[in-house]
Amino acid sequence: MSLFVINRYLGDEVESTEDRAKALLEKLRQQAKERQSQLKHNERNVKEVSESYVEEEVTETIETTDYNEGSEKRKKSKKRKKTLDETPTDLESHELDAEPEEENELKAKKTHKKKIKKDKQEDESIVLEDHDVKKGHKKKVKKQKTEVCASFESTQSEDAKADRKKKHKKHKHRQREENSDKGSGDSGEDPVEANNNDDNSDHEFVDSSEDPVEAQNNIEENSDQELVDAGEDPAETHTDNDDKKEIEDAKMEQNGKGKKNALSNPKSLLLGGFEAKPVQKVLPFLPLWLAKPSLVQKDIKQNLVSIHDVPCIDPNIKKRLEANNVKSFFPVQAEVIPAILDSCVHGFLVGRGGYLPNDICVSAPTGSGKTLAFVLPIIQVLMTRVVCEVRALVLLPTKELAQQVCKVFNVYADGTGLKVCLIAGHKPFAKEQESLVQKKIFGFCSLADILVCTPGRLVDHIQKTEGFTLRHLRFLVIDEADRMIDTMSQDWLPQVINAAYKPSENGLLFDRKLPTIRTAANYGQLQMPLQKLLFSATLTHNPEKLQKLDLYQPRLFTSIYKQPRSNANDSQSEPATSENFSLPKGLTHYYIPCVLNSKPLILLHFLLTLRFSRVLCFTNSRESSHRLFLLIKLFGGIDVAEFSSRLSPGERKKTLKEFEQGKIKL
Ligand SMILES: Nc1ncnc2c1ncn2[C@@H]1O[C@H](COP(=O)(O)OP(=O)(O)OP(=O)(O)O)[C@@H](O)[C@H]1O
Repeated sequence: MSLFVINRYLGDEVESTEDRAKALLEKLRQQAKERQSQLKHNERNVKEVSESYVEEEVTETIETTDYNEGSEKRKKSKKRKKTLDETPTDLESHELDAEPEEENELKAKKTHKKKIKKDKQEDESIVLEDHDVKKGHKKKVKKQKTEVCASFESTQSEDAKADRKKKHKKHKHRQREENSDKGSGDSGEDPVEANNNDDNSDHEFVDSSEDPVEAQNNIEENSDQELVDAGEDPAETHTDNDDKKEIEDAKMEQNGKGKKNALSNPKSLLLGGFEAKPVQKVLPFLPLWLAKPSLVQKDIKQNLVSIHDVPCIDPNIKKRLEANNVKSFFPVQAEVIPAILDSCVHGFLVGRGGYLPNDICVSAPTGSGKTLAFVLPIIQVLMTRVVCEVRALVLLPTKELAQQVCKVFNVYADGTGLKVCLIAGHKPFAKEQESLVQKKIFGFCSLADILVCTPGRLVDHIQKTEGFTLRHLRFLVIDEADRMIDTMSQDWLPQVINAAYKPSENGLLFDRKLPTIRTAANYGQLQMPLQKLLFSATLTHNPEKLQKLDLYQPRLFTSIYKQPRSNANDSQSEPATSENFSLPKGLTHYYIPCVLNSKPLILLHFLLTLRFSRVLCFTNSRESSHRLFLLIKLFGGIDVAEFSSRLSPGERKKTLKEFEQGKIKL
């Protein structure tokens, strides 16, 4: 059955192809016919042009017949003359016959004489006319011969020009007919004048040039221009356009000369002629707090400050520091910890002297000890609190960083009674809710003093966790601030700020209001301030980005600045450090430019030859990290593990542990 269907189908297909072939053949035949007819048409045109010679001869014969007609006229006039000569004899005989009517006869004689005079004048004019007509015709014949010669040459080269010649001929014929009409004197004009008109028409045609060949060229040019306008001959448009350009250039030159003349002429006023002035370079303008920061020493090892030398550190904190083998502060810690504590002199409920504390920004390289710089003052300030409320919120971009910071908080909060809570999606949402708030008879109470979280998870809790509040928030820490600013499009900051300044349902006395301009009216209203603390390895100096953070009178601590070069040796010792970035001491930076394809091989080469014990290799995406992991695992012969969001939190934890233990080298 299926075979039958296929056969039928094939048969139809064959028929259809035959039909198509026939149709194609017919088409081709039609096209060939059309081409033949076109060729015939062209040949006819050529014939017509060649026949034009014959036509010219015919016109000449016609013109000679005209001349013959003129001679006939002359004969007629002669006859008339003869009759006139004969008439006086008749009159004389009439006088003899009728003498009494003498007066009437005299009048008749006079009128006859007048008629004779008129006829004579007419005869003379006819003779002159014949002479002029002869001259005019000779000129015409000459012109036509030259024109036709030119047209014949051009028709051999181009068919398009033949059409133009046709038009030209028609025009000529029309003129000739008009002239012949005029020459015949049907309109009753003076024949001499008519002849003059004929000459004028020739002049018009020749366009005031005496040479008829030139006139022909002029006509051709004009007709070419018409064709160009109609878009018939694109090849010729090019030359015409070039001519136009030349004309325009010439005009421009003329205008330029005109302008120069105008400028040279002190009397002439040139409007809009402004003198070119050098544009002043616009220098970037930074706000004062960015332009003049508090400088922090870069060198960690040489600028250590003993923990006992830093004022206002709580003895309990010092003990904990010593217990963790920290005997001195790094430069950043020595500068920033006192600054944060200073803003909390009167406790965390009110700012110093009732004023709002400055927000603090810290820009120091990786490993400079930034974490302790905010952990220690926060714990010291909050350790005296009575009621457990969320008073410190630390935001980090990733779960791992949040876990790391939470770990440090737990170390130094131990024994103070402060509760530290991690909200980073490491636990199910419900479990996180349980660790945040507890429902009691009088309402919800907080289970955390310090919250370490990622922004996404925090926003979820602000929106969904009942009883979770940030109304008592005193410190908002934004670690890895640069990366956090990049995630500002998620609008986590406005949600945190709204939650912090949300009025209580009971209308409490200590409800906070967003900071505004200080006035006498609002001066007395004491309220707990919300202080922002920003930490970053490379804090942006882009005011537009920093504007998003809505900082209040910020203070910047930075170890990233341009050091004055005392001598040539100093300049040689730190060539790799750029003006915007600084590396911590002991860290060496290598830069290897290479082809993209050879990157994994070069990495493997360094791993094998330099024999590093533990290596962290960062890639720009989880896909490329997976690719690199597979490549090194297969060909490298190194203990390697993948660490990215492709893996579950449990797997990642296990990998980190193995890395710490030295089981994984890369
Ligand atoms: N005063 C100190 N004395 C000894 N070790 C310290 C001191 N402060 C910090 N450290 C140790 O230095 C290491 C780096 O510190 P930390 O993680 O705070 O640096 P960081 O500037 O926060 O780095 P990153 O920018 O990567 O977060 C940590 O292992 C920390 O325990």
